[in-house]
Amino acid sequence: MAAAPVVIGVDSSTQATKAVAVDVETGEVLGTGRAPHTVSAGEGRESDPRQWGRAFDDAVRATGHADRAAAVSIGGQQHGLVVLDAAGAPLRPALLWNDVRSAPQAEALTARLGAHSWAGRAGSVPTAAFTVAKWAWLRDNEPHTAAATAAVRLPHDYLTGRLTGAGTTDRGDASGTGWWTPAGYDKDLLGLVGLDPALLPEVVPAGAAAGTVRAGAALREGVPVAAGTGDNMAAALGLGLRPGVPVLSLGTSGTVYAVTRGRPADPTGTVAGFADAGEDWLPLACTLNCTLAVDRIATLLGRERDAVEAGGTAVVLPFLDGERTPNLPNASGLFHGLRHDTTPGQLLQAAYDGAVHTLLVALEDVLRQGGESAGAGDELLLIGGGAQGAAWQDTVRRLSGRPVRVPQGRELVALGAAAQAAGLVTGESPYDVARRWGAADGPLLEAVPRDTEAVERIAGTLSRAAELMTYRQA
Ligand SMILES: Nc1ncnc2c1ncn2[C@@H]1O[C@H](COP(=O)(O)OP(=O)(O)O)[C@@H](O)[C@H]1O
Ligand SMILES: O=C(CO)[C@@H](O)[C@H](O)COP(=O)(O)O
Repeated sequence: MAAAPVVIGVDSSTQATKAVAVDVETGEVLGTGRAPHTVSAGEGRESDPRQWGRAFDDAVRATGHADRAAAVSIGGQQHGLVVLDAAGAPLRPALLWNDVRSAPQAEALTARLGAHSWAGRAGSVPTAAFTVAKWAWLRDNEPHTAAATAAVRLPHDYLTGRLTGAGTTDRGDASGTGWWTPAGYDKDLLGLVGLDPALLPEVVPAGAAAGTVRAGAALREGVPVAAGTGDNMAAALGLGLRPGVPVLSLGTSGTVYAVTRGRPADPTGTVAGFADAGEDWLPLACTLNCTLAVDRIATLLGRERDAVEAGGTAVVLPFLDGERTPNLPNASGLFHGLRHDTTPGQLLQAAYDGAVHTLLVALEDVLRQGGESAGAGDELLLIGGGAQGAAWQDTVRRLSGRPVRVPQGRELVALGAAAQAAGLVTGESPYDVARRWGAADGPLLEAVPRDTEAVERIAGTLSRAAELMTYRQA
């Protein structure tokens, strides 16, 4: 009997590349691979796309199935600006989604067109994360590099192009640029930042192939390459997410989102109106400070990450990298409400609370934006590396008051990409493939009463700290 086809899905995220080799029939993960990335520290956040390429090759080979994969697809961290020369080589390191140096450009762009116009046209009001603000930053700060740019790509576009030799993207990741609309690239928005549309990749329709693997890659020549997408869109796909079901993802970024049939357009800028990797939408709110920030505070306190203690009056706003939700790019971390009897474990718990609180507040807006209704008691899917941590799980339950399901599927971004690849092999829709694989199934943690006292304490500190949170400490 012939062996079932195997596909490879890849997650090129901020900290690492993760690859999975998956049995197309059963969804069983047959092999995994991982290779780290380097992210610059200091004022900006940059990574070398060539390192992503090497990490891709290493992670894919480490699955042990590179030589028999029937198709491949790549999900990648959203928004990052990759600029290439005419030969396809990066002109400089990529400016990443969490690089807040582009905050003044985002502010100026918003002021020029107005938040309502941005939300109506691009689906989102640009923050520092959006590619449009990064391109504007590059033009302002490195005009020679901007002038020498022959192609503008997102991280997953760059890696897909490295495999196929073609310039392609998909609607999901393109919707995080700030210059994409359902009708195509918006020439007026591109005009605002002086970007020639000829430098942009072709948007491959959902379910279609971006091309085939060319000679010399880590996979066999001629293997079909799916469109790929942004990492959040890929995770939604990996879950086979149904409209209106809320997801909270705890990784380098914290995100909350839902698939919706209606197109979101939030003029407050809290919710980004992304497209999903199918034909629907993915309203999403994203924080810059999630697992890395809380792990850092645990280290500062000299505690294991799960060594939390309940009680006390402390509030921690863990905005170590500035913050995006709420939009406070100049913010820094804040400890408030300490007393003589405050313990290190309570401070660590307060850091978890601070990170989760902003995501849960934004969740209400996410659901409202897409016109879907999930009742306050409806379950929340908890994913990302942090979802495996007891302290994260307990915090989300206590501050949301919702039942929380922890899907059994690991590496859901890579799995979603694998579902796209499998769709090319079987002809199914990638969402149908993922539902068949059942990655969203998993234990349901019952609801506990919502800790409204903690919620009010954090909200009170956040609103009263407004001045400190807009002040940039040198
Ligand atoms: N068992 C665990 N408990 C708590 N946190 C965890 C655990 N395992 C991983 N993490 C956290 O998950 C993060 C990585 O999550 P992941 O979703 O893989 O990141 P990314 O967003 O970069 O893809 C790490 O920063 C780490 O803090
Ligand atoms: O900017 C966003 C979403 O808008 C982030 O979610 C990035 O897509 C990075 O993701 P991770 O590295 O945390 O997976």
